[in-house]
Amino acid sequence: MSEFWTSLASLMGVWAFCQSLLHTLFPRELRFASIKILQRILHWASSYCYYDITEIDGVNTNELYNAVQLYLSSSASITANRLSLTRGLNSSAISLGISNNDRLIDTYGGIQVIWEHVVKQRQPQTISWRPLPEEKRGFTLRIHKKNKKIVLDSYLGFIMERASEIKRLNQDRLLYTNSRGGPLDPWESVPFKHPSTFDTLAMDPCKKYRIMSDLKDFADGEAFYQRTGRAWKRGYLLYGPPGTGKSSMIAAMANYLGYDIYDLELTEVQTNSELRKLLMKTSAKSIIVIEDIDCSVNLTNRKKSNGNVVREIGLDGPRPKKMRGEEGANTITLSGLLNFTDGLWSCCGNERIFVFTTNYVEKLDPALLRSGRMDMHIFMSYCSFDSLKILFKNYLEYEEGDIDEDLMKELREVIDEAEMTPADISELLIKNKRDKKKAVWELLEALRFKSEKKKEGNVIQDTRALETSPRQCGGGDQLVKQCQEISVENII
Ligand SMILES: Nc1ncnc2c1ncn2[C@@H]1O[C@H](COP(=O)(O)OP(=O)(O)OP(=O)(O)O)[C@@H](O)[C@H]1O
Ligand SMILES: [Mg+2]
Repeated sequence: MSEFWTSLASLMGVWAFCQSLLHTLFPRELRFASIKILQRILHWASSYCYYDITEIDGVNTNELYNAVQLYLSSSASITANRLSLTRGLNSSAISLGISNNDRLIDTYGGIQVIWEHVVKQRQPQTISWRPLPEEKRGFTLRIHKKNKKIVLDSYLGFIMERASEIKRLNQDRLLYTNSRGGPLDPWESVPFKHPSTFDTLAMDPCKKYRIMSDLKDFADGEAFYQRTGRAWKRGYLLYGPPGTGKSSMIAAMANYLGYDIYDLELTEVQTNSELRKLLMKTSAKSIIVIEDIDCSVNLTNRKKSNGNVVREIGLDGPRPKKMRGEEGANTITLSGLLNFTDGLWSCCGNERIFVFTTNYVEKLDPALLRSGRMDMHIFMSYCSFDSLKILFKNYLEYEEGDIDEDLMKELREVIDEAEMTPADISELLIKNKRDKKKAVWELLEALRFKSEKKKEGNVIQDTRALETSPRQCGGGDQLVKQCQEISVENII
């Protein structure tokens, strides 16, 4: 044992001697220089190259650093064991990130890259006009030299795109209105927190499926719109009696796509140019809504003059007629509205959806409804049996099979004839939500009563309801198949 200690002591002595010799022969500067040269030789010989993305680029914040951080937050959740959690300003979502001096492997187009989050203590500052954070943060990207081109050409661009998408999705949705905005900023916004989703929306499952796939195709359709030379926008007309879920559908669309909503109050707009300015101030990935379009503007005042159709939209009764395309003071014309949805200005921003709602579709000018302006006409009908099942699930937490079969049969028999809106049925179910059985029985009574009244002719027929018989669909894959088989038409 003593031999061991003796040899260890002599080894340490040799080490101390070598160190002092090194210090005497190579001064500090020379040592650093030789380490650097050694590093360069190693880098040159290595098959990898490294990119440093520092948080602060000179005096400015490096946007790429923030983008990488956001981008990695989406893949970090799957691969890393240790994560840092943050919650951004104006966001209710918690995002994940790689911890300090940790590594993460990412794959892009079949190539593997390694990200390292490098955090060092910053040297104490002497005098600086801008205080810098105490820590010096940055990402180091390690890639194979042969993949340099693909990384520089597309990977970094892909990261920037994904990061802005994540940022948008993490932020709360906004609901804009023009009724309170000033001349400088015509839109005023509030956070949009409507809970309506396609799951809670009571409507024919086939219709719902078709609308959802149409929206998805639209949102993923950048290449298609580019290839076909069409402006990246889509129009939906929602029509049907009050309380059938038109506004709820708009909220569900916004929640589904993660878009902001611009609720355009047409009665607040004085001229076509004001309308155009409002359009220019809307952002991409948004839904521009004009609710009750038949009430906001009067589209019925038309007359033929010298063979030209003269259309005029008055806000408070008939105004002097103007030729189509002509613009007058304090009035919006139909052509102004058409230009808004379909003209050159309509494509001043990308990925926008126009939604018009009305209770009286027959009052609208055909020019407003033609394809290309309103690509899809969606009839929001009275509550059907399929819709009722969704309402039972929403309000009573009843699944299929929870209700007695005979009772369901009776409900199915009366529901179409009773013509009750989902809004009316929801109210009835909410009223009795503590006593679920009572809720169903009371609903059946109400439906029977309404259908009897209708048979007796005591209820005035609602001429607005352009009813299509509710389609009975199955669920899951069967539903998808059935819906795909329905011929493609734009009126559903
Ligand atoms: N299809 C539906 N699915 C689920 N809930 C609905 C549906 N239709 C109506 N409701 C309920 O009724 C309420 C009113 O519905 P909503 O405002 O969407 O109707 P609307 O068609 O826009 O009516 P209006 O024509 O009067 O504007 C909603 O808050 C919602 O709770
Ligand atoms: Mg509404």
